[in-house]
Amino acid sequence: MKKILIVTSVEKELEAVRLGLNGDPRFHTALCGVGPVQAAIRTTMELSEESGYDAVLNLGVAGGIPGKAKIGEVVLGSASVQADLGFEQADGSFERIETLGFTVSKRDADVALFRQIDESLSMDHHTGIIVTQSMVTGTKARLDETIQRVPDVFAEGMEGFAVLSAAEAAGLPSIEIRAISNPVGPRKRDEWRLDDALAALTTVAAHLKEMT
Ligand SMILES: O=C(O)c1cccc(C(=O)CC[C@H]2O[C@@H](n3cnc4c(=O)[nH]cnc43)[C@H](O)[C@@H]2O)c1
Repeated sequence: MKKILIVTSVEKELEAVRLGLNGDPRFHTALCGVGPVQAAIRTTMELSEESGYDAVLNLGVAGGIPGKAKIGEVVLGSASVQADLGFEQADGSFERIETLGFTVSKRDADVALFRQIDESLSMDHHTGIIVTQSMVTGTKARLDETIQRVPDVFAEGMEGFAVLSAAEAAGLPSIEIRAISNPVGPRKRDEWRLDDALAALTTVAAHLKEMT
């Protein structure tokens, strides 16, 4: 791969990634903003303004599902799922958007890209589903809802599905990689460990340089 776009939601994530990449010219970095709408628009704009990309990566910090991914750990996304894209039935149950046939709420990571990065990441990491939500989970009830909707979920972010959708529209392989900054569940802002997650992101980026 000669030209890879890495997008992150905020500046501090971008700085952490750039530190690890150490100027490797194959990687181009850009901000996509916070939340799925910003991320879809800004990734699409980047891909239309600059040509020649071979792949798109969404890197960032994320909430870890308790018992699956702890603070400072890394999750390589096998798929990114917009967990709140669907409709609620009168009995309170949730149906994914696919039921109506309008669109999809799950994007699988590109198989070849997943394999290549999985091999390059010579550090402990999880592989599994990362959900995208428009709202950071703040209650145990919402965490339980997410696990019920997506039983194999490992982490929660706010941009992955949008970035993978923009890449799909451009015909490019893509994947999401997240470092855990906080547990998903009852909101306790003082339990967020952004520095641990940002350090893990730097390590991830350093390993990405081993991609061929
Ligand atoms: O304030 C700081 O120093 C700082 C440094 C790095 C990142 C941030 C963010 O606020 C990142 C926002 C970004 O994080 C993702 N995220 C993190 N935890 C969760 C979560 O539990 N549920 C959903 N998203 C989460 C998300 O992708 C945001 O875009 C601040």
